[in-house]
Amino acid sequence: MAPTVERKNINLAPLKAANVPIFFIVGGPGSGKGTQCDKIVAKYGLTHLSSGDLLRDEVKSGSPRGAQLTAIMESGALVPLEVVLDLVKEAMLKAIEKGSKGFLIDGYPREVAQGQQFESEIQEAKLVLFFDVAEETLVKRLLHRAQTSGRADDNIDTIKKRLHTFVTSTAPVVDYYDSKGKLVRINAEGSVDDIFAVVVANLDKVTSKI
Ligand SMILES: Nc1nc2c(ncn2[C@@H]2O[C@H](COP(=O)(O)OP(=O)(O)OP(=O)(O)O)[C@@H](O)[C@H]2O)c(=O)[nH]1
Ligand SMILES: O=c1ccn([C@@H]2O[C@H](COP(=O)(O)OP(=O)(O)O)[C@@H](O)[C@H]2O)c(=O)[nH]1
Ligand SMILES: [Mg+2]
Repeated sequence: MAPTVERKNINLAPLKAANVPIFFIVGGPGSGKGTQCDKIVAKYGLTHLSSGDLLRDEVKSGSPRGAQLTAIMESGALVPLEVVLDLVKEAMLKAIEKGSKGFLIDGYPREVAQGQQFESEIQEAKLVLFFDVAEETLVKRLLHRAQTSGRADDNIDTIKKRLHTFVTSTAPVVDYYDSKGKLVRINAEGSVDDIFAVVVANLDKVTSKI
């Protein structure tokens, strides 16, 4: 049975009142989400929140919850969605206090229920950018990244499990937002700059203000 998750009581009023645009960034492990988000931040000044980074920060903090998270992340499975949602909410509130103009939520949602819960508790996403990359390319990129990343999950066994989780849990997210007319599917096999040009063309279409 799944462990009971203690929810935090978080006051979302300032976040809802700000009503800034929110973009979800999805794609397989190593699809270049983090790389493209850095470029989007440089051009548009949005706040970049990587759900994986928030979880890794929680692990580093040495909290008891962090220890449980390590085990899940090293197995390539998904952390209970409420845990991630609370971490994302807290990070969003902090950024709003500092005057954030909008958010890139990277590596999120990982499962359809996670997206639905985010949108019902916080706000709807404006668009979902999906970086589409073949599995073979993902494995190559991650093994290359493993040489320098220091990430405990950048090893071939965990990479295979992360890919499996992506296909079974996250691929339905892509279909879900496609059916809502919010999905932007981007072939992300090319060069970083070519992919960014497609990202910019799509972001410019939805917002002239950011
Ligand atoms: N050839 C090529 N490599 C890329 C591209 N984008 C990212 N990479 C490389 O692929 C690896 C993974 O990129 P990340 O940006 O960390 O990917 P991610 O989607 O954030 O991965 P996770 O954090 O595992 O979800 C890195 O070593 C990047 O340098 C690209 O467009 N082309
Ligand atoms: O919303 C999320 C985001 C991440 N993770 C966990 O954190 C790990 C690393 O996530 P990240 O986005 O950094 O990397 P990816 O899996 O895309 O390579 C995943 O394998 C999951 O175990 C999760 O459970 N829920
Ligand atoms: Mg990343």
